[in-house]
Amino acid sequence: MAQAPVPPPVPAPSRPLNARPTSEDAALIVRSMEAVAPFADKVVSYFYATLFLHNPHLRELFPAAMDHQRDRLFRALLIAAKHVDDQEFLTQYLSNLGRGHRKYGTRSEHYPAVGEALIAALSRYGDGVWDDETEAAWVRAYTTISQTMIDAAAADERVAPAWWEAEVVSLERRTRDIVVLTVRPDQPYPFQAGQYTTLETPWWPRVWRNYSFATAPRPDGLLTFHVKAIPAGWVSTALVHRSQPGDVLRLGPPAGSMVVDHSSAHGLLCLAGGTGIAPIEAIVEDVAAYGIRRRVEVYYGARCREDLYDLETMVRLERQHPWLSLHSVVDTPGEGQGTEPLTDLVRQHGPWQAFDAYLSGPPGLIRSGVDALTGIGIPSHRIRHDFVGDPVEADE
Ligand SMILES: NC(=O)C1=CN([C@@H]2O[C@H](COP(=O)(O)OP(=O)(O)OC[C@H]3O[C@@H](n4cnc5c(N)ncnc54)[C@H](O)[C@@H]3O)[C@@H](O)[C@H]2O)C=CC1
Repeated sequence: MAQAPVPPPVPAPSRPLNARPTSEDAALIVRSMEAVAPFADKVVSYFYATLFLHNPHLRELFPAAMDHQRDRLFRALLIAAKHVDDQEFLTQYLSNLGRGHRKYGTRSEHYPAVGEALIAALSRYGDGVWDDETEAAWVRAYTTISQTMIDAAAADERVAPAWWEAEVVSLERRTRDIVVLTVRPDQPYPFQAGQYTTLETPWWPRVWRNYSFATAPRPDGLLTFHVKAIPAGWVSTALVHRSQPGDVLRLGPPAGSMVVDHSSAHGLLCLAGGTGIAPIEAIVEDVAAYGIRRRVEVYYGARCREDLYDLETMVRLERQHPWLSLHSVVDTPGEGQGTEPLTDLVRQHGPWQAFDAYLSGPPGLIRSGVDALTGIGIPSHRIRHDFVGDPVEADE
């Protein structure tokens, strides 16, 4: 008599899919991300194609033209997944992301569809490394990611609107391409000096861009931004060349961690490139309002004299406050690539070991600034900046 076939061994129960991700999960996630990295464009296309094919109603949450925007959500998810065993980073990053997604009309029931499309795209291109354990690691990671975002959005809903409407009250043209824009929000807008918001114009629905508050919170509740029109920058070009007093913009919630650490007794070393001077001015006002006289050294760089468009404000602040020193520098003509006049100047001065650093400007300046400052003895936990590597709301 033929023997009954032996059933295959039952696999050891893997950890539940809704368990907290572990560092083994993080390792599997990083390995699969490395495997799909060479096909990044295809993975992103497949992700959105799958998402919209199965959930056409979600298309309207995204801008009409996806070219500029398309990999932001996807890359944000990858950043979160990569840090899935770093609870502190994850909670801060995802809470911010969850709150920020309220203005897009994102609801908790949208999250599973995004997770399915993400895993479909990764498994499609993760040939060779994708297996059941990897998939389980991604499911655990995405469950944590989405729940953190949903919880943050729900908590925020109890205390703040999804967005604020804000009427343009003045536009001051500083150069052909730079305006200082002041708006009046329709209800109180709480924020801290050094933070930024996201801003949507009536001309480009669902396209949001970051702008820092250029002053500390004011008694009149008005908010001021510095905007530079850049080629192919839809929002910035519309604000600089089209907007007028009376236009109504939308603002997302405040975000960003470049706020003054008032518990520190160190001086403040501030590096600002171009319109990156905006949050540094807010920080100077904040230090002045706080009342404790700490040294503040501001290094303000731009491509040319004209681009130091807010030098007068900074000079006025320097005259008012004996604890503030301003150093301005412009790029040397003909020495574009590879020169770092601002960071070079900072290196020549100092010593800086007794300073906390605040950096604001183009990503290249922040990267070279962080390198220079850690190189001259400021520990990285005392260096604050935003924007670099934030794919969801990155500036134009
Ligand atoms: N508008 C706002 O509220 C804020 C804007 N930003 C960012 O600041 C930037 C401002 O753009 P622009 O005014 O066009 O600045 P920009 O591109 O003209 O650069 C300003 C200066 O930064 C320095 N710099 C630039 N790249 C550098 C590098 N790789 N290494 C060392 N130094 C470098 C140079 O001194 C340069 O002159 C944008 O990237 C914007 O996203 C940052 C914070 C707030």
